[in-house]
This record gives sequence, C-alpha cells and structure tokens, in this order.
Amino acid sequence: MTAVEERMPKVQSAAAPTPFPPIEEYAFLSNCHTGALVGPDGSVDWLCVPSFDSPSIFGSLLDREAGNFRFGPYGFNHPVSRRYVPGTNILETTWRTGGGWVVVRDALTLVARGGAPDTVTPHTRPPTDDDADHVLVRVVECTEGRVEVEMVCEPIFDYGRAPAQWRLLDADQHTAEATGAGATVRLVTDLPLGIEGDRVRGRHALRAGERAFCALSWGDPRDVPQTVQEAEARLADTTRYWHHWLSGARIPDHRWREPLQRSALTIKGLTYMPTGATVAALTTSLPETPGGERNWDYRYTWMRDSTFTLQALHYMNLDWEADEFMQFVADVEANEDGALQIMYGIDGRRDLTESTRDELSGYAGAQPVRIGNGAYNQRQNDVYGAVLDSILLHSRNSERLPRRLWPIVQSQAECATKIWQQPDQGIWEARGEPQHYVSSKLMSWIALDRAATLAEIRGDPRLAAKWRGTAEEIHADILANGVSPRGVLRQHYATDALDASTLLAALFHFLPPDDSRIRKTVDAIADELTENGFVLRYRTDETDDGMSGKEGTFLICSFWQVSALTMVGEMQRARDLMERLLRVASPLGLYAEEFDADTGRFLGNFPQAFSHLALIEAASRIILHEMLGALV
Ligand SMILES: OC[C@H]1O[C@H](O[C@H]2O[C@H](CO)[C@@H](O)[C@H](O)[C@H]2O)[C@H](O)[C@@H](O)[C@@H]1O
Repeated sequence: MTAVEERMPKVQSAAAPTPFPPIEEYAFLSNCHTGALVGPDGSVDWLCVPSFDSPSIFGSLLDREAGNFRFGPYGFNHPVSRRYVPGTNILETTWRTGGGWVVVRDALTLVARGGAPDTVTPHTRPPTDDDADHVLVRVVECTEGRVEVEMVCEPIFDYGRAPAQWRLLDADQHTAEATGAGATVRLVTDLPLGIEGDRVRGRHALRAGERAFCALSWGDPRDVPQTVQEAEARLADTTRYWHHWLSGARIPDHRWREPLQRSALTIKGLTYMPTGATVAALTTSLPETPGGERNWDYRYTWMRDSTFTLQALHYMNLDWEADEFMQFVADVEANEDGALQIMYGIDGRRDLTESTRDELSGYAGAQPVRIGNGAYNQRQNDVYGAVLDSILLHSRNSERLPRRLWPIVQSQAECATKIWQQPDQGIWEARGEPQHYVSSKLMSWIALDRAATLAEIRGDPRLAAKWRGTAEEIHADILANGVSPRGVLRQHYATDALDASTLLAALFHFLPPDDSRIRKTVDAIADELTENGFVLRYRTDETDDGMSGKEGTFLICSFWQVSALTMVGEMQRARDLMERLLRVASPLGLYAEEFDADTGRFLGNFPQAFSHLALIEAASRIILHEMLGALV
C-alpha cells in the first residue's frame, strides 16, 4: 500500500477500537497564544490555556483519561469531510447522520483590534497581545433534515491531574464554570447544560436552518459570545483576521499555492503574539518511535527553529513576524559569557528544566510524557550562525541594522569565535557524547561570515576583516576534516556516517552547487540515507544520540533534499520528491516532524514548524527556478 493509500481510510472499526486517532487526523486551531488539536470525531483532545506552554486542560492526546471536549452529532464519530475555511485556521466539519446533515465550525477566535477591520490589518499596525479573545468557539448548523447534536465538555486541569469542579452560573442552565488546579474556564452555550460529575453535557435536536453554539473561555468573561449570532460574528471576525494576515503574503499563483498558504497559516499559528516567539510545534511527547522513549516537549522557542522560520516567511514577504522576533532576540537574557541559549520559553524565560508525567499513558502508550526540555542548556554551536544569519536577513530587508542589534552581533560573533573549535551536541541535540559535528562548524562559519557582512554594513572594517578571517579559517577546517575519503560531507569529524544536516552546506552556499563535494553529498544522502525515498536525519544504528529505538524519516530533511536537488540542477528529481512530500501531507495539509515511510503514518510533534518552513523554502526554490526558466 502506498503512503497515500495508507492515509485514506483511517476509520476505526467497532471490533478493534484504537483509542488514539492517528496524528495526521488532527486539525490544528490557533489564536497565536495557544492552539488546539481537534480529532476526527469532533473532540478537542489537546488544549493548553492560556498559552502554548501552559498545562493542558484537554489532554486526551496523551492519555484518553486526561480530558476532552466533543461537539457534534450524537452517536456519530466519523464525519463526511473536514476542511479549513479557505485562507484561515478555522475548521469546518461536515457530518451526515441517518436524519440529516450538520456542519460544525471551530475556531480559537481573533479580532484585529484598534480600528475598522478593512483598514487596520495585522500589517498596518503593530500587533497587540489582545487580538485573541481567549475563547474556543464552536458553532453547529443543521443544513438538512433533523439531527441531534451533543456537547460533552470534560476539562481535566494540570495535564490530567485535577478534575473539574463545575457549577452552573444561571438558572436557565446555559452558563457554567469549571475550576481546578487554580484555573477557571467558563462555558456558554444555547444548549441546556447538565452537570455529570467532572463533565457537563448538553443535547438538542436541530432542524434544517437551525444553529447552536458553545464557547469555552479562559479570559475576560465579557469577551465570551452569549448568543449564536454573537458566536457567528466572532467566527466572521476570525475569518477576516486570517484573510487580512494572509493578504500580506506574496504567494505565487502556482499549483502549490494551497500548501504554501497552509504552511504560512500554520507557522503563523505557532507564533506567540505577546513576544513574537515561535514554538517549534504545538505539542509535547508525540512519539518519534511508536511506543518508544523519543518523546520531547516542543512548546518552546529554539533560536534555530525560529530563525529558519523567519527565513521561510521572508520568502513570502511576511516580514512583520521577523521584526517581532528580532525584538524577542534583543530582549532575552544571554548567559554570563554573552552566548544566547539555544532555546527559551515563549515569554523569554531561561529555565526549561525537564520532568516527566509518569501517570499519563502517553500517546498510544509512548512514555515518558515530558514537560520542559533538557536540551535548553546544551552546547549547540549552530545557535550563533542561526541568529546572525537572521539578523543579516532582517537588516537587508529593512535596509538598516537596528542599533539594538549591534551588541548582539558582536557578542554572538565573539562567542562563535571562541567555541567553534569545540565539540557540541549538534543541531539534532544528540544526548550522546559531544562531537565535532560538520553542521555545527558550518553554522559557525555562517556566524562569522554574516557577522563580517554586518560589520561592513555598520561601517566597521576592522571587525569585518577580523571576522572574515575567522570565517575563512572555519571554512578550511571543514574542508580538511569534514569530508570523507570518497568526497562526501560527513556527520562529524570522527565518522564517515551520513547526516542530512550537511545539506545545509548547499542551502547556505558554503560551496558552489557545482562543487563535487556538494553533488556527492546530495547523491549519497539520496542513495543511502533514505527510506522509500524519504530522508532520515541520520541512521540511529550509526549515531550515538543517547536514545534507544529507531525513528521515522525527518520531514525537514526531505524538504532540504528538494532544495538541494534544485540547487544542483536536478529539477526533475526535486519536483518528484516535492510532489511525493505534498501527497503525504495530512488530509488538512499539515505535517508532523517525522514520517514513517513504511506505514505512511506521522510521527513526532504536530504540527511542526520545521516541516512547514522547509516546505515553503523548497517549493519557493522550485517555483523561482520555473519562473526564471520561463523568462529565458
Ligand atoms: O533527537 C533528540 C532531541 O530531539 C529534539 O530536538 C529536535 O527538535 C528540536 C525542535 O524542533 C530541533 O531544534 C532539533 O534540531 C531536533 O533534533 C528534542 O527537543 C531534544 O531535547 C532531544 O535531545
């Protein structure tokens, strides 16, 4: 069965129920403060409030007993279709029952505040942190016949530890409040509510043309819609919000327009509006190995992931997010030696100490569930290159180097100068022994190369020459130690094993694309580091990454391979791989971190910015190539 065929049915039979939906069956909602995952049965199985990295109130994604919120036709778990309202992060689910049809629309709502929606867009005024209502709005409409709809809301606070204490707030039983672990959420609906222990339930029959709603809020009670008309209006505001945002994107009129749009919307949905930080993914602990221990918390801001994200948004002319992230970079506290941490909390906090929640079963039994990320205080020497490359990109786009950023340029260049000769954990954050990773050296070269250019822009020829000199030294070191006898870039200086991160040598123009070492590396990765044509980041049996188990193919690496193939002129191979990657997107156009090329299933956290940003870069490179070809 092909990966695509594998994707199609995914209906659990009554005889052998699988309690956890496949990762690729989840829909993603966002209000740029937090996000939700909605399962195919209409159940919100993941929501952390108020922020991406807060404890979950709906945690069924990681344990079926950790809370969920279902809204849909009573007794039916399989919709006819699901899609996003075009150009938005609003989910629309269509159901057919024995009695008729209903359509449910779900959104974490947003309103562009501060002026008339047609004149004030997220591009024409600074985003504020109050565009989000902090409300999950769900509206159902019966479009044909008569359908009984049901809402069951069972929050369990603090990652499934604290069941809700519910109380009704009005005599009509349309408003209720749940508290637990010091948090409170409020539910407003036009369905009659009943409390059943830890949950509330409402059921009502709708006829064609009738609508109902529910709104769950964790913010200001005045922001909660009180009627179905107000709920509809909130969905309309949210549609306008996303359309205004997307209208600032330069997306070519191409057959890949849809996946480019979806990737842009997903990446934007992973940004945290109050600080401009981006989370690497919405979730924690979706396993990279089914049932295994490779489970990580991605609800933080990696310098590497964020700067790659901004580069992708630049391809689409979406520069506002870059400006915001530059403020975040300028504001975060560095270590004593001036080095930026490799990652921060979305609010800029530095301590992301890792712990496990052993009482949670984990997704399909994959334990442990981790909160926090022990990689936060690792040495990863690529961080300086990532930051300096994005500062250069930002300066070129805004045609100036902001004064606030110059001290950061200096401190990061000095850090890279001091450490580039030392081993580190590499960009994959291996938990094994530190090594001289080629990709870390490569990013150190980028750090000094970009710093030298920034010094030239700043008008400091002395520093420019000094940093250029160090960049040349690193370049020579990589060529002397980072190339195997057969002329292929190696994973680190003490091995001939392959690593897909060496594709960055092509992407960052470390060597010209017609250099034999680039060509051989791209070919070796295609021939020896793939499963079913999809690229692994490395072979776990050849690499000491400190973990057990085998992982899936890494989607960013497959997209990098598309970009690299484009750069070496292998256009047909690039297009073929791109089309294959587009075919394995989730039914809603989303990507996790990894793809199991044997089973066609997604693995790892979801949706993952890395995969979407690399899709944008790969597609943009091919499209640009096609456009230039059409001109000659
Ligand atoms: O492979 C072990 C490491 O896996 C995670 O890191 C990965 O995700 C990061 C966020 O997207 C990304 O920056 C990194 O390149 C990936 O390898 C995990 O966060 C680490 O704690 C873990 O050691």
